[in-house]
Amino acid sequence: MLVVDTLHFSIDGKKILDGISACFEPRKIHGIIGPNGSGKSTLLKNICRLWEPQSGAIVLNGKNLAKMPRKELSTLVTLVPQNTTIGFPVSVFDIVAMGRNPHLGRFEGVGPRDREIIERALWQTNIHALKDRNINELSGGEGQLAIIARAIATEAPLILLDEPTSELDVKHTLEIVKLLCELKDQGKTILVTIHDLNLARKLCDTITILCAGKLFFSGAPEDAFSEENISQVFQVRVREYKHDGTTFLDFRS
Ligand SMILES: Nc1ncnc2c1ncn2[C@@H]1O[C@H](COP(=O)(O)OP(=O)(O)OP(=O)(O)O)[C@@H](O)[C@H]1O
Repeated sequence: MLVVDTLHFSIDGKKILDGISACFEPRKIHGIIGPNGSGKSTLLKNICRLWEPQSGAIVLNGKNLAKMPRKELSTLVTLVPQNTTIGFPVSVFDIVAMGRNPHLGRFEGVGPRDREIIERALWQTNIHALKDRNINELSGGEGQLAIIARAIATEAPLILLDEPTSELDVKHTLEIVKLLCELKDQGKTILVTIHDLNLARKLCDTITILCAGKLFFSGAPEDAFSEENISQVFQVRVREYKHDGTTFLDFRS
């Protein structure tokens, strides 16, 4: 269980997260939604301690993450950032291999077990054929899969993804949706920020809505996308309709 308890985070005195509290059950896909600038990425960066909160606690399975050595933390939580750019030429294999760093000693290289895990992550993300290619020469979708493979290679039980499908075509989006469902079935807990509300409605087991740095809603997708919630948070109207057993959201201004 991941518990976020009264989290406050500011940058240069500007409040970005204002007393966020929420619980995220294990082995589920938790969607984080909200308007631009509402604090979704900041929440993920606080959970993996890329940024340190000013107050509040983040507790994973009873352990306060703030008190944990960084190396241990990296074996438990991994972030797939938004639009990763790698500023130097490096192969896809070596990028995925970086996922093993938290498990290695100071000057230790990857061993046979690490290689096995890296290979498995490459197969699972369907990019094994690209393993010797330069990461900077891949398409956006392929590159995103490589960064997800790196996250898988950490073997962390908690995976945070910041808008993993925002720049992807429909085929790559579906590939990532399938992958996230597979990871959940393998026991991972997933927190994912998503702008596509139809995708969030379909994919996620729970929805957390942020609005201007505050928690607006956290609960079941069936309750999250009510007319009242959506009009208050996004200032648009929404209508839910069902087709072939799937619920769709139709937005109007
Ligand atoms: N490095 C930074 N320095 C100063 N302010 C920042 C920084 N990063 C984010 N912010 C501010 O924090 C607020 C929340 O940003 P955040 O990126 O968390 O929002 P978001 O909900 O993920 O937005 P989006 O949907 O547009 O990605 C915004 O007002 C943003 O301008």
